[in-house]
Amino acid sequence: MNNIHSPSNLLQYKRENVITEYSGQDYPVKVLQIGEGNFLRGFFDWMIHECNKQGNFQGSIVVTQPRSSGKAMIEKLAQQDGLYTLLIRGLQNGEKIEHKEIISVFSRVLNPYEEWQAFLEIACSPTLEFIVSNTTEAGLSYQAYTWKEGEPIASFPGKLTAFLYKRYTHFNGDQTKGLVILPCELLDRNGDLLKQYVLQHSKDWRLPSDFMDWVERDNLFLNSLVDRIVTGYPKKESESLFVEWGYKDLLLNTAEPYHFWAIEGDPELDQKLPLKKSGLNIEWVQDLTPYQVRKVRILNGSHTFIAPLGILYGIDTVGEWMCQVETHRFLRETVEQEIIPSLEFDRKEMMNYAENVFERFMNPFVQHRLEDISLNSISKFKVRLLPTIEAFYEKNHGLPDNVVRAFAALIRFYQIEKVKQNYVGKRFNGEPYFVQEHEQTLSFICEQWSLYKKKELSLQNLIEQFLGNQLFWGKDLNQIEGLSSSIYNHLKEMI
Ligand SMILES: NC(=O)c1ccc[n+]([C@@H]2O[C@H](COP(=O)([O-])OP(=O)(O)OC[C@H]3O[C@@H](n4cnc5c(N)ncnc54)[C@H](O)[C@@H]3O)[C@@H](O)[C@H]2O)c1
Ligand SMILES: O=P(O)(O)OC[C@@H](O)[C@@H](O)[C@H](O)[C@H](O)CO
Repeated sequence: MNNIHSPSNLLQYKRENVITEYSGQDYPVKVLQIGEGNFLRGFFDWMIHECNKQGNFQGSIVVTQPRSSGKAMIEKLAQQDGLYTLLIRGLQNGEKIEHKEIISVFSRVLNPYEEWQAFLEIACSPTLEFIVSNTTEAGLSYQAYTWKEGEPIASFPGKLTAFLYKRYTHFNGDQTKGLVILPCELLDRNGDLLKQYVLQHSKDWRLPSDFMDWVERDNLFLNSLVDRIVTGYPKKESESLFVEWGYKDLLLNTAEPYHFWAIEGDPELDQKLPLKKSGLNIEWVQDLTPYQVRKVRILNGSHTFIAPLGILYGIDTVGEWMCQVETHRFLRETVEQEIIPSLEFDRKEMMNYAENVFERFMNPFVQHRLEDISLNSISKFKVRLLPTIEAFYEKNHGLPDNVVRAFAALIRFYQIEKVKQNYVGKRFNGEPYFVQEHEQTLSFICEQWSLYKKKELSLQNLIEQFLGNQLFWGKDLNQIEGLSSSIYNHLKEMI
């Protein structure tokens, strides 16, 4: 090891320890990765590294960034020769796990905005089999665009269309040269969505109908659901970790031990992408829906349940919420008595899943900030918690009181004022917090609260306005019997 007081860089470290550290960077390119962010590096790339180590995949990855502003990260990766450290820490079955590994799967790091032709040339590689992406929900979207030959395309689906067209023309429409495409964005039926956007661009650009047939027939766009909490660079501890390890890594990434990937596809695909064979927690499934519903309603639903409430009560992270007896109990009660009973799945299975989620939330190494989770809370409430209210009502002709309390907290959370360019709310102790949402949503809510302050709107009317906003909910929630009055009772207490 190097002098403990002056850690060297990762490359130097790697050269000096070449015998002990495994490398999969020399394998032929099998994957194009669109997205250089924390999540893919803590999830997919780690999985491929595992598969390679076991001799099951024998492929490397070309990684590219999906937007021009992502350049800094890709440059850092290039400086480190595509290497980075992943630190996996947390609890698994009650036991503490801490494992560090240098991930070596990238054979090439490419900026498509500066090396557009080189990016397209990757499409001509005969060994290429997969495309994987994570560009956030914002990146997996359709933006009409006039494609000019030779110029890089900004959007992810646009880029992918150009890439596939290059492959199609290079191999003269060879039916065996289609690719398996695995978008990891957390959107319902992400594969179907991406295919739809690629076909839309193909139509816009008047690409040959034979190409569109090739896209549909010979390429597989798989729907999938990813699950792992990846928390990125640990700013507070990085320096002490570097001293301990004897090297610095600008791309150090952290993740929990838990990982799960449900992919809607033929289990035979595991021959090509041997994730399950390599012992990873993967399911090739016929129907993704139950996995999606379970995760969104229990895991993400719990996050959305505790975010506004926690922030209002002065709690900053998921871990802090879980450490306090009362808040912990309140979440458990909600999941066990309100969320799970509103699902049409086996209760025992759901309870096991929830137990596992609680253990993940209690991971002492993960600092998951409630303010980060609270981003776009209204659209998240609609998908993650409103279905619990509706299903619970259907079954019991009553309302799930804790989730209704969280709904009241959501309205209180949006009791905000515009200060310069920011929307600011106040916790119960008077401390400020920032709210991030679509501008249109924020200005509507701000206006309602300002009318209330001027006594031009009663609290009951404010709630009715909130529940009746079609843009938020796609329907009028005042129709749910008793909802507005139950929210009123909770909200009255909170303001
Ligand atoms: N971090 C996690 O624990 C976790 C777990 C599961 C799913 N996710 C999903 O991953 C996403 C966040 O990814 P991350 O944690 O790697 O964050 P990150 O900031 O490290 O990476 C985000 C990636 O998305 C790209 N991107 C951002 N906005 C874009 C846009 N408008 N168009 C194209 N590309 C864009 C960035 O360039 C980068 O490659 C979220 O959407 C989240 O739902 C994250
Ligand atoms: O990423 P978001 O903001 O959509 O949601 C916040 C968390 O609920 C989410 O990141 C989970 O931690 C993740 O989905 C776990 O797989």
